[in-house]
Amino acid sequence: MASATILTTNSPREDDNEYVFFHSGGVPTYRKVVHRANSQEKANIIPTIDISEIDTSIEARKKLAKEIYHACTTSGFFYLSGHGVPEELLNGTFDLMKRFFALDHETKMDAHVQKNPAIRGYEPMFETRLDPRTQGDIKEAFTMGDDPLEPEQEYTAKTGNPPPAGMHRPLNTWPREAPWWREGLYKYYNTLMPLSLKVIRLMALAFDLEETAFDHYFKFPITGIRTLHYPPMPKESEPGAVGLGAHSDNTWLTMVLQDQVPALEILSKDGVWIAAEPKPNTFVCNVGRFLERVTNSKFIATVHRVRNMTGERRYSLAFFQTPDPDAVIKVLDCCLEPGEGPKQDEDTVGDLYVRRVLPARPKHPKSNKYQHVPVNELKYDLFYTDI
Ligand SMILES: O=C(O)CCC(=O)C(=O)O
Ligand SMILES: [Fe+2]
Repeated sequence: MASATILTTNSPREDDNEYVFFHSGGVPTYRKVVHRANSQEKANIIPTIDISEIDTSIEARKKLAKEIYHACTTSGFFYLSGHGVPEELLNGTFDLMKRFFALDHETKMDAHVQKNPAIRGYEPMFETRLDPRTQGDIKEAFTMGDDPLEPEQEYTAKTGNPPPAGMHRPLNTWPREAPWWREGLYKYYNTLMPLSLKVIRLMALAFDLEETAFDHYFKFPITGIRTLHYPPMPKESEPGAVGLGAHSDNTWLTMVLQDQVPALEILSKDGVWIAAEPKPNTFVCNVGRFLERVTNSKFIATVHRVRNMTGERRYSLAFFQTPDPDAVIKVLDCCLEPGEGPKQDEDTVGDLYVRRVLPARPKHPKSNKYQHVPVNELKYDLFYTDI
């Protein structure tokens, strides 16, 4: 089968479904897709890594690290099982999401993302539009994340410092009529946070580094939870309609909890869309572009999208783990082959992060405010200032 051609062009191909459009870094990219996968390509592309032995010995962790290395250098995706998160918490979190998204529109809109200077909160249907050829993403979502001012996150205990000067109000926004939502999401967030850091230690081991080698990136990292509700896509949807348009993640590591409704697809290196089928009691994990960057693209931030063609509602929850905003992203020495140079320049995580978030949210007043600032001059601390 012919390999996929990567075209870095800004010219939209309006009607051409032979191309997938996605954001990767700051550049909108079109890539040719192939419609028929042979069975070999579909088989085992997303391995399952069972980490139930992770706490037993360094040898056990080194073995897991090899599996991580293989997954991250091939498909960029893996299922994580044996993770120890109680099934009751996973099921309870699905119940919580169903209850939240069933609330009336006004209650949810109390926390509308457009009121929040840090671009957190509730996103109604069509708020985002990852693929400019569509009418928007057919999903609703709620996002919360790292927040030095929310007591649940124990900023001072974790860092030994007071919250950053210049922060005067929390970054997160919560609907006033639903206090159970904040309580429930924090239970999940505070469970996934240490688990994600354990997986990241395996990633350090995967490069034969000390297992703590990446810890310095994650003192009080940029993290986020995005709860997602994808209604069935209407039959009359225009061709190319999506629940979430094709993208690679603006993270180091993403861990997705998905229900039993299949809809997530990943783009193989040969340009074939492959289903990431639901597997109970697992997280679908993937490499984000910050990890891709420090590994000089040895680990792959694979493009993926969501299309719910099932006729049922789908709920999922993405946990995003990204380094500290002031961490400097520089290619690891161990990832440079003799004579090879870094594919991208050194830069600060927070600034790179905001340069992707703002352009992806053209409806947000903050994007509007900064629309005349060249994207490479955007700075992370604009999240701390008023709209
Ligand atoms: O809903 C999913 O399964 C994936 C969500 C996702 O890719 C994202 O939020 O970045
Ligand atoms: Fe994603």
